[in-house]
Amino acid sequence: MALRAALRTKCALSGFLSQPSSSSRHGRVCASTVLAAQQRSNSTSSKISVDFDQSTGVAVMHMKSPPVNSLSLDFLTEFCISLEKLEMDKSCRGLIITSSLPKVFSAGLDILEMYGKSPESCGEFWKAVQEMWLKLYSSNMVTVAAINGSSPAGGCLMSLTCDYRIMVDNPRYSIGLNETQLGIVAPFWFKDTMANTVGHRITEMALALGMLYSPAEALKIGLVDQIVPEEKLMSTAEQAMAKWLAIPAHARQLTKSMMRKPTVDRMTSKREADVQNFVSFITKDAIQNSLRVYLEMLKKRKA
Ligand SMILES: CC/C=C\C/C=C\C/C=C\C=C\CC(=O)SCCNC(=O)CCNC(=O)[C@H](O)C(C)(C)COP(=O)(O)OP(=O)(O)OC[C@H]1O[C@@H](n2cnc3c(N)ncnc32)[C@H](O)[C@@H]1OP(=O)(O)O
Repeated sequence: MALRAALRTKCALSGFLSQPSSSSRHGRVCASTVLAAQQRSNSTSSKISVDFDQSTGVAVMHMKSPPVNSLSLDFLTEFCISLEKLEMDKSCRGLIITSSLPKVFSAGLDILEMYGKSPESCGEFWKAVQEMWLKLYSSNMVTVAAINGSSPAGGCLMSLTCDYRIMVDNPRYSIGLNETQLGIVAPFWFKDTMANTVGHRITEMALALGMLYSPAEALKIGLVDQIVPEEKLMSTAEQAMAKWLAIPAHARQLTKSMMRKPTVDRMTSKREADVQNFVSFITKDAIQNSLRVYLEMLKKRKA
């Protein structure tokens, strides 16, 4: 409810996909300049910026929340607002999600939202995580993840909700659902999303061991669809997008729905119980202790 209220308030306050500026008011301008301005629009919030090209119907969402694009409540709220607005804009047919930060796509859920927080805060946070997943996994747009850095846990989940994943081929980057390494358990809908992509057995091993894969390994198991050099990432994403957009929209959308609906329905039917499970699990002393140790490990590794 809080997320929905925040979405309503923010939507009312902010003009999204800001109208192209009317340069013609200032005198004579080149027609192509006007056209270009009319065809592109930009929206920026503190953690997300969106470039929308009306000539292609494709938006690029840049995650820009230093240091690691962790999915905090604020980040998720902004993310969902941006997504909802794009979804409502009939001229937007495709979305590419990428990071503006070097080396990191997204570090996954913000651990500080789960550590030392009240049950109420944890519950609100979890609803926002559910909302992000639901919106992305059932989006009518073609969604492409352009993964230009590490993408553990919730970052991997975000990528998995997209229709197509392209990752920069840098062995320093990794991707996977590594929750067990933090002493926590990936919820059933994280597991379902991964199993729908790479199959049951690979998911079982990956989740149990908290596996993080290099781009080459991720390609091998089908966790990502393509790996490319950094400089080719966006052009490859645009090419993939064009291929998906060339399919008649209704046929593509119905097929996506047919493939994903059972997973979406399972989650939505258990949504409330899932929040309760998360809150009671994450607030346990033993789990809080595991998160503390993991946070300390992250800090030590840095030192
Ligand atoms: C029975 C079941 C019932 C219900 C279900 C219950 C539970 C399920 C619960 C939760 C599911 C959670 C999924 C998640 O997403 S958990 C998050 C997992 N994420 C990670 O493990 C990533 C950790 N981070 C890293 O590995 C690295 O930071 C990196 C590879 C992403 C980037 O490396 P860098 O070297 O570039 O950066 P660092 O120096 O490591 O980090 C900079 C800075 O950022 C802090 N930080 C990193 N990640 C996070 C994060 N996820 N949340 C919050 N903060 C993070 C890090 O500590 C550094 O902070 P300081 O600058 O030292 O302050």
